[in-house]
Amino acid sequence: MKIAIVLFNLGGPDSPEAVQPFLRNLFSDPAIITLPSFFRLPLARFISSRRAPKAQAIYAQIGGSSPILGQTEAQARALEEALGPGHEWRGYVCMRYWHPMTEAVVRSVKRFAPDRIVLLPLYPQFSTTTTASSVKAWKEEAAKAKLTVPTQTLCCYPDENGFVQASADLVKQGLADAGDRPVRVLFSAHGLPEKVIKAGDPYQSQVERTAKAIADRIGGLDWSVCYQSRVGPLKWIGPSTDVEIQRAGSDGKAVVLYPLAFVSEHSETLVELDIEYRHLAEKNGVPAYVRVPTVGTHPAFIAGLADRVRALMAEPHVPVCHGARSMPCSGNHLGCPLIAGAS
Ligand SMILES: C=CC1=C(C)c2cc3[nH]c(cc4nc(cc5[nH]c(cc1n2)c(C)c5CCC(=O)O)C(CCC(=O)O)=C4C)c(C)c3C=C
Ligand SMILES: [Fe+2]
Ligand SMILES: [Fe+2]
Repeated sequence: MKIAIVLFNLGGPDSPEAVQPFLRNLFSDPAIITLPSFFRLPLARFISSRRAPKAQAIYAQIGGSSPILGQTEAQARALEEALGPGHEWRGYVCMRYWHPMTEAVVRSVKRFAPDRIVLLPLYPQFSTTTTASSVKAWKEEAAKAKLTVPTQTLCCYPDENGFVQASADLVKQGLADAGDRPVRVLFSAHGLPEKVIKAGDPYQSQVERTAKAIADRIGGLDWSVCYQSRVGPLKWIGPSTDVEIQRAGSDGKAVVLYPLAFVSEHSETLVELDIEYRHLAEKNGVPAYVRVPTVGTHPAFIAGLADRVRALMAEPHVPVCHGARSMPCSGNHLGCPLIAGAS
């Protein structure tokens, strides 16, 4: 069988000139700004032009562009390799706000003429702002292009064994790098406006599940969960990563920080965590600050994704929920209420 695996991620600008249109695409998404298009689209134009200089300065610190596409391509190739013989697997990277974007990827997948399609979010924890937004865009473009191939979707995998193992390996290396001193592990996730969680988004509870699974796998840790990357005037979920770094400083603890909701490197790891928060840690007397890398193509992570893809292919009609415990899931991810909520 020919099987297309579509790997969803957010995308990032590939040049300084791309920053503003990338931001405009992001703020035009009704999953990000929940207003009717009459208000949302002019607002997106306004916010993106106001934020562009600040965002360009962020990207300038990593050479003017985001490395997220190259990293996601490497994950697609590693996954094809891990899936091995038996079927003709082909991985397609599909970004939400910068190229390659949904319409073009739907066309490429159609040319491949697969027998089945698997939609695979590179977001371990489900959110309406990320996974559901990508799935909705896919369904719309696939319908327009009359791509009617049977399609299955993985909603989420917050405590998938390979993901947890890869994360635990990397955090253990971080602990070794911090040396022989009292340490607190900060599990830092991208934040969300509080109102998104209040509306039923399971992201925060899934982030907490990931953190607990990693902490349990390692054992004996002093750890806490915190949230980074806040933008805009709304109240976001907390505690914020900067406050937790300052608290570690006043407790005399070294910090080992693991970004548990990102699976690749980009501006929010390479600039926010590696430059801005390292500086904050130094200023607040944190004895050592170690930023743990994201899972990337760690073999255990890729093997875990391959297991999930194979499970979907082998048991297409058997209910298997891949993680949505805070919202009941029918398990057949075509009928998963988390995904259904996206259409
Ligand atoms: C778990 C992952 C992510 C969630 C949840 C998320 C929600 C979310 N993001 C914004 C605003 C911005 N995000 C930006 C970049 C960005 N965000 C994620 C991941 C999640 N976002 C990634 C992987 C990236 C890509 C970074 C890169 O490639 O460099 C940006 C642009 C950067 C900047 O200007 O700071 C914005 C803006 C909101 C508003 C939101 C939920 C409502
Ligand atoms: Fe974001
Ligand atoms: Fe599900």
